[in-house]
Amino acid sequence: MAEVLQEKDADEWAYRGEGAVNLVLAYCGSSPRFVGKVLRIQKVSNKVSKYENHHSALTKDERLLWGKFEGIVAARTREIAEQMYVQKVMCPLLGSEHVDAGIRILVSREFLKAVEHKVLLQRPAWRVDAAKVNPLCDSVLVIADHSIFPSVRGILKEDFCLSVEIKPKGGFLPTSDFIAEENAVKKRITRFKMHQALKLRDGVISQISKYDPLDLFSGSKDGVQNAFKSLFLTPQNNFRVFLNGSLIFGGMDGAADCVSYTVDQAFQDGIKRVIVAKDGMHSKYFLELVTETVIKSGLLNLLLEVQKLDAIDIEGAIHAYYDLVSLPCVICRQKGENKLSGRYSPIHLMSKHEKLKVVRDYLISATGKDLSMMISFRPRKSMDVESPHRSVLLKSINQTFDYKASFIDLDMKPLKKMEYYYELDQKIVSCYVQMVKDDEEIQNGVGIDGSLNSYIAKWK
Ligand SMILES: O=P(O)(O)O[C@@H]1[C@@H](OP(=O)(O)O)[C@H](OP(=O)(O)O)[C@H](O)[C@H](OP(=O)(O)O)[C@H]1OP(=O)(O)O
Ligand SMILES: Nc1ncnc2c1ncn2[C@@H]1O[C@H](COP(=O)(O)OP(=O)(O)OP(=O)(O)O)[C@@H](O)[C@H]1O
Ligand SMILES: [Zn+2]
Repeated sequence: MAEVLQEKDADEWAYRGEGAVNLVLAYCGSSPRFVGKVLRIQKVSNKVSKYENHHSALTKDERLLWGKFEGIVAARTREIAEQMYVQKVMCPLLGSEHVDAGIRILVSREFLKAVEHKVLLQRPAWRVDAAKVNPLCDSVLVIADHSIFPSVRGILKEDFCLSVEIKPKGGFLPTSDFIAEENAVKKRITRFKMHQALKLRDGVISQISKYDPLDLFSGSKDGVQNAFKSLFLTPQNNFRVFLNGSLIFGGMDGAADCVSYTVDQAFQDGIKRVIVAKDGMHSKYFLELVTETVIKSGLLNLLLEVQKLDAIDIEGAIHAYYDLVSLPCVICRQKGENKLSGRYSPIHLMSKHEKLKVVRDYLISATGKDLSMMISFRPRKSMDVESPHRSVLLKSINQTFDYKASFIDLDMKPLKKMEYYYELDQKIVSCYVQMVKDDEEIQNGVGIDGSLNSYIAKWK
């Protein structure tokens, strides 16, 4: 009989973090079943959104879309379908050694209420306003805590583990012929960078990120190192560092606008627990360690392949979507294109099987563009002791570290979100294009906000 977490069990779970859809709690008790694990609990929006159907079952069209993967469609609830999606779709693509699909455990309503109450004050106010624990969930996910190294002894005082969490976002420029001429800028400027302009305009962020996903995915040491330098300067929700699961760098609130950093004492103290450097240049070695490990782990190569499943861009995939859900193609209508002979006819004339593949691949890629990676390090105590973990030698200080590299947040994106993806894509590009225009006017003596101006000047 499966164990059901009860009200009293809430004491053993502590707030770790959250995103838009899930609340994550870390285990702080002593039950061997949960030591080294986190709980991922689904939230439900306080506002009703037409794109948010996380808690309803798969739609008829989604069942068609994911039908070829055993188990997803047969799942009783969307939660189980999502877990199967991680197991059957994402694991084979990203490597089962890098993914823990987790196991589901039953929870009582009282447990959910008690944990929600317990973590309320630690949650960012805007996240509390946006969503609450879904009181109707009867099960939650138990997943490996990727910010620590599991040990049968629990975490001992002398064990230190540093981990970095990176949300890389999309790491390639699209080349699709279906991208409209007026949107050609998409082929030169990453969506991440253009999206920054929209976020700045809408007040979601107050400063443009210096991070460029193309650096991180470049595969070159200089590129990757540059990416991390930029992430240190403007981490936003793309970069965090933990020591034994406690945040020591970056924003815990998951807010996009996490910018004001002087690398403080907690971070300096934290890296000194793990990196031994007589010259005191621990930050420099930490940067080297993270750079080398990211390259050595090969995680970004795997991820890039997944992201590239988006081969024809949303400007192409949206046409396949409308046919699959048996709706008139809004885009062809808006553009005055004939579905069967116009610019998008190669997509409308595809077989159903091909259209399913286009949309499925687009959504898998969307998961790949939104997931995060966690890479954890601990000093290797003795090379004689066999370790199940991979290791990295930092030559500059002659120190060896065990590391493990994992992907988190591999959620299935709802099919209905295709329409939103198209709308957001167009909004991002048109905002960016407008800002370039405004910038040109500034050059001619008509002014807009200076920070936007310098941003545009930088990326044009
Ligand atoms: O569209 P994007 O690129 O803004 O990505 C969304 C993320 O925003 P950000 O990374 O801050 O730009 C957004 O992250 P935040 O809530 O801003 O931390 C979510 O990850 C969202 O996915 P979902 O709705 O939770 O499934 C993400 O939506 P998807 O596009 O991945 O569906
Ligand atoms: N397995 C894990 N090990 C350690 N920390 C984790 C784990 N899973 C999640 N976290 C922490 O909890 C935070 C929120 O988790 P997650 O990204 O899964 O939430 P989400 O709501 O699905 O996010 P999003 O807004 O991107 O959809 C992460 O940013 C990370 O710091
Ligand atoms: Zn069309």
